[in-house]
Amino acid sequence: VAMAYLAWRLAQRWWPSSLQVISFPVVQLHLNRTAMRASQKDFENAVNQVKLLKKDPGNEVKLKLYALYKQATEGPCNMPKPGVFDLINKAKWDAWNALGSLPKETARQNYVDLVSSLSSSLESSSQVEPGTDRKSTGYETLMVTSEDGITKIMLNRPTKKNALNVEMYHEIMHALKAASKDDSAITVLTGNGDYYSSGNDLTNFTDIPPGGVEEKAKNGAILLREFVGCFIDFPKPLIAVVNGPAVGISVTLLGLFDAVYASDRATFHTPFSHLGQSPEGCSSYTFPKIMSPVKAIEMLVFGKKLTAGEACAQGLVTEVFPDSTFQKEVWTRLKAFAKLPANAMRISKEIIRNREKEKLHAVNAEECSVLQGRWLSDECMNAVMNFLSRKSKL
Ligand SMILES: CCCC/C=C/CC(=O)SCCNC(=O)CCNC(=O)[C@H](O)C(C)(C)COP(=O)(O)OP(=O)(O)OC[C@H]1O[C@@H](n2cnc3c(N)ncnc32)[C@H](O)[C@@H]1OP(=O)(O)O
Repeated sequence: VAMAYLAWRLAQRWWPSSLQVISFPVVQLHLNRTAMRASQKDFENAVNQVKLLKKDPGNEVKLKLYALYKQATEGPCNMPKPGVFDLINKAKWDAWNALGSLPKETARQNYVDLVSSLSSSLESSSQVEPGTDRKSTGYETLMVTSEDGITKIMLNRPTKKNALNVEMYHEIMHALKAASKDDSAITVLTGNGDYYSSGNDLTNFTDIPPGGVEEKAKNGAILLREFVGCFIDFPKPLIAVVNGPAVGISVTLLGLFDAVYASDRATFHTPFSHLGQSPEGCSSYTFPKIMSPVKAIEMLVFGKKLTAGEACAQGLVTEVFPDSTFQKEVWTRLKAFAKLPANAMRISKEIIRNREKEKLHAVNAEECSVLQGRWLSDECMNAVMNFLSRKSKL
């Protein structure tokens, strides 16, 4: 009974705002529409359009989209049926399987129709948000702007406290690679809303692939290694503007930044033991070096949450500002930095950081391998279940 309850709660968390979207208009599927045939191009446009939807269309519609997409691209469902407790994949499988032998072309047309009705009934985010420039388009989870010699990468899931979902990991890597090549002098990472970031999105654990939890853990470790590697290799000055509380991986990565400016509202929390997990982001190496082994253990093993002042005293934060003047003071300073000769800054960073790079990559690989094992542990699974079933928070 307990397992079924947890699985049910897990399912409730799938596309977590499900409970808020029940009142969305029910979208009509024109399954028999034959008058117009959607081209492959129309279909691709519709797939892109879905990514631009600003509001969550609800689980029912997302299941239909999923099923039609699979039918249109792969044909009838011939995957093995997921296990009874794998509710998320089972719901997806059921939706796809229900389409039976619907021809690919009809599925494609129905997908295009569905997206078109969604786009008119739900607000689309294709409009650029005020205060962002052209370069911010194309990201779902970030706002990326580039002006005054500064590329700003803003984590943009404020209603989820900027938790890093899989898409955000990929988008940050993409944004960092683009920033390393653009003509900006420095790059800044910050958060939208009251949090800098609440760390790894714990719902990442719920989408189990056909290969099961082992495959999930393996994929997670590969993603994490590549993600952290982008920070190790980033060639320009990389600055964190920590606008509010930071948790988990958003804290550990700070050891790889070149400057960390924090609001006095920010806190720094790495509750890995509470979550049955272990340190990542090279923090098992950088934190003891930055703050001494015993202070690092307080944070990384015992989960001590530091205030911004304490993090500054430990050397993790460069400087703390009152929240009321934080943005103004920090951005004035960053604009001045960005006027310094860009090549000189890059070369100086290189000479300071390069001799550590090989070591950092080795540490990263080891941390990911250890974490892969941790994700399969009962300790970790129970902690994630407890959060997802709303039994616990940090
Ligand atoms: C593949 C690479 C893996 C790398 C591994 C990294 C390890 C880590 O990063 S460990 C850290 C993981 N993070 C957490 O454990 C934080 C969990 N969140 C919380 O404890 C609380 O949400 C909070 C203390 C951060 C904030 O509490 P508050 O009461 O202010 O707000 P909430 O109502 O809880 O949050 C609003 C909304 O956001 C969702 N949310 C927040 N953080 C996460 C998260 N990390 N993962 C998933 N969802 C998160 C929260 O559930 C709420 O959603 P709903 O409005 O839909 O209920």
